[in-house]
Amino acid sequence: MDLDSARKMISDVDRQIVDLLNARASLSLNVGAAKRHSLKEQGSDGEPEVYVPGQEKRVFEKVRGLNQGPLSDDSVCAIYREIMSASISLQSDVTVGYLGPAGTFSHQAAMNRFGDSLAYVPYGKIEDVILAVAKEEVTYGLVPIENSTYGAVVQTLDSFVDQPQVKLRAEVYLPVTQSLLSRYQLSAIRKVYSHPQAFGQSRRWLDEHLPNAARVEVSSTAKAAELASTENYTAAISSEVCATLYNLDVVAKDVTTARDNTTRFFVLGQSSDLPTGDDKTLLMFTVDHREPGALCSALNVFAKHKINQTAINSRPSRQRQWHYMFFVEIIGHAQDANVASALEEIKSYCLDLVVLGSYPRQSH
Ligand SMILES: C=C(O[C@@H]1C=C(C(=O)O)C=C[C@H]1O)C(=O)O
Repeated sequence: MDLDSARKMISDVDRQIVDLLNARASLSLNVGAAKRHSLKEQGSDGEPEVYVPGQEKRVFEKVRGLNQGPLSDDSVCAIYREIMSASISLQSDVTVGYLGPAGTFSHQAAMNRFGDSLAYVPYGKIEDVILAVAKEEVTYGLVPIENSTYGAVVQTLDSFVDQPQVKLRAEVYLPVTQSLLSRYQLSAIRKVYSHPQAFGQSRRWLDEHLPNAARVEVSSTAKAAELASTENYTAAISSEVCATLYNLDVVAKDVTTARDNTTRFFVLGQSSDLPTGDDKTLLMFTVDHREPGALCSALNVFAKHKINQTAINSRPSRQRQWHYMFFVEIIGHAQDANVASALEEIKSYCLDLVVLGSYPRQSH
C-alpha cells in the first residue's frame, strides 16, 4: 500500500472512530439518566455517583480480552481510560482533590485513574483533601495510604479518625521512583527538602551520598522541588516529573532503597461502590483495653467467618492515653453475606466500629 492510500484509509477509520466514540458517549448519557431515575425511585433526590470503579474494572478486563493487537493491552487500556474519563465528564462536572502542588505522586496517581477530562484541585495537606471530600467541596479525593517500603501514611489514617463519614471508593497503585533534583552538583548541596515518606524511601542513599546535608521535611515532594528551584544550594527528593515542572536537573536518578517501590492510594467519595465479587473493605475500631484479649477476640471473628485479613495498622486514639485505633483491611465487600455477619458479630468486641468503605481489588 502506498503512503497516500494508507493515509486515506486512516482518515476513513478516523471518521468511524469519532462516530463510534460519540455513539458510546451518548449511551453513557443514558447511563447517567438511568442512575438518576433509580435514585428517584429509591426516594432520593441526591446526585448519582458518576465514577463507578467496579464497572470500569469490568470494561478494562473486557477490552483486554477483546484486544487482538498489534496494539498492546496497556495502550488500549490507556485509550479507554480517556474514553471513560470523557464519559464521566459528560454525566457531570467532576472535581478531584489531591495533595498538591502539581507533580506530586498523588497528582500522578489521580491522573492515571481519572484521565484528562476532569478538573483537578490541589490541596496543601492530606488532611485538607479529606476535609474537602467530607464537606463535598470536591466530588472525589485521592490520598496515599501506604508505601511498600516505608509503610502506612499516618496523616491519612489520623484524618480518617477525624472525618469518619468519608467513604473509600477505589484503590490505586503507583510505582514510585524517587530522584535527587537540584540546580547544583552533588558536592554543592547543603540542604535537601522532601516529604517524610520520600526521605524514608531513600534514607540509605542519602546517608551514603549526602551525609552532611540537612534534611528538611515539607508537605509534599512537589513542594520540595518548588523550594529547590528558588533556594540556593538546595535539592529535593522528588519525582522526575517535577524536574521538568520546576526547572531542575536530575542529579541522581532512582535513589529509592527498595526495588518495586509502590505507593497505594485511596479514592474517597460520599459512598462506596456495589460489590463486584472481588473486593476489599477497610474497618476502623477501638477495643476495650481492660478486657483481656479484646483485640484477639475481635480479629478471631474474621477467622471464624473465613475472612482473610490483608493488613492491620494502629494509631494512638488521641482521645484516651494508650488506647489505639485499629485499621483492619479484609477481603470481601461489607455487603457480602459473610462480611455483613462478621461485622455484626465484631461490634460486641469494639467500642466503636466504622466501615470506611469497600472497593474493587486492583492488581499491582
Ligand atoms: C458510564 C458509566 O459511568 C462511568 C463511565 C464508564 C464508561 O464510560 O464505561 C464506566 C464507569 C463509570 O466510571 C457507568 O457507570 O456505566
